[in-house]
Amino acid sequence: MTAGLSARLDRISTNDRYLIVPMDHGITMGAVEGLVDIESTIDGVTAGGADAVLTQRGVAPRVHDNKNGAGYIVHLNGSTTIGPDESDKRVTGTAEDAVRAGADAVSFHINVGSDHEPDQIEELAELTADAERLGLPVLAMAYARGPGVDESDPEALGHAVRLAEELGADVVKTGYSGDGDSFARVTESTRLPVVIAGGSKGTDRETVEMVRGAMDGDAAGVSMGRSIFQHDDPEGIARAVSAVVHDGAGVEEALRAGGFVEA
Ligand SMILES: CC(=O)[C@@H](O)[C@H](O)C[C@H](N)C(=O)O
Ligand SMILES: O=CC(=O)COP(=O)(O)O
Repeated sequence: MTAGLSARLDRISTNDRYLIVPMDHGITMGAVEGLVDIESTIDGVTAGGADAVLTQRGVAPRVHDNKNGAGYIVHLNGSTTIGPDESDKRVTGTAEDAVRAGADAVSFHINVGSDHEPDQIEELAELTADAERLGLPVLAMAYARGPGVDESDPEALGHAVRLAEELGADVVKTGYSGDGDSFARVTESTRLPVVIAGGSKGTDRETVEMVRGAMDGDAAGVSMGRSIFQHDDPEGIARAVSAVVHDGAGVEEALRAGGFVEA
């Protein structure tokens, strides 16, 4: 690993544990709750312990002054929920664009099992080659997603994370299989650090239990968006998730750390 790659991975993690809060959903869903005043949300989640936030590059000017020293990841493809096919993520920038926007790393979404998988394989491979030349880490968001694909099947998720490693990514995010034992089958499929997506917002307990289960299945952390940025108290829920990811807390301890149950 080059010194640059290693230094930049350190900027988006703490002791090889990752609490990333993606806020690229403005392309997908519009300015949903938590993204209208994205400046305050970024301030809250990073004050609560997020290692890095993630957006599309156009939002970069709204990120840097509000991230309390956390890392910054620029996401490089996108699609919308109102367009003809949400799986058809199109490239939104290059590794060089991301560096110009102040990125410490880049990310790219690939739907393994969708009709667009072949194009997305080529695009991710091209990005990892470009990023390698710049010493820039690549987070592959490798979902098992497509017609007839079970998005929480450990075999499909294991295939997706392995594909990310084969294509040269440095960190891989995927869906959660539902419990720690089955998620261990996903993490054993690759040597990359594996982080989970959160999906649509759950209760505080559901969020923390999901993170605890993933960590028990040897995840390296989370790339958790809506459950954190759509929360009434983004700083508190980030603090609760951080307690699990960074401090190894159990569910009750984490809920207390977030201020969600009596201390
Ligand atoms: C809306 C979804 O189903 C998510 O999985 C998104 O694809 C996540 C991603 N950050 C996005 O908004 O594109
Ligand atoms: O970029 C999107 C993610 O990494 C996951 O977002 P979610 O809202 O937690 O599914």
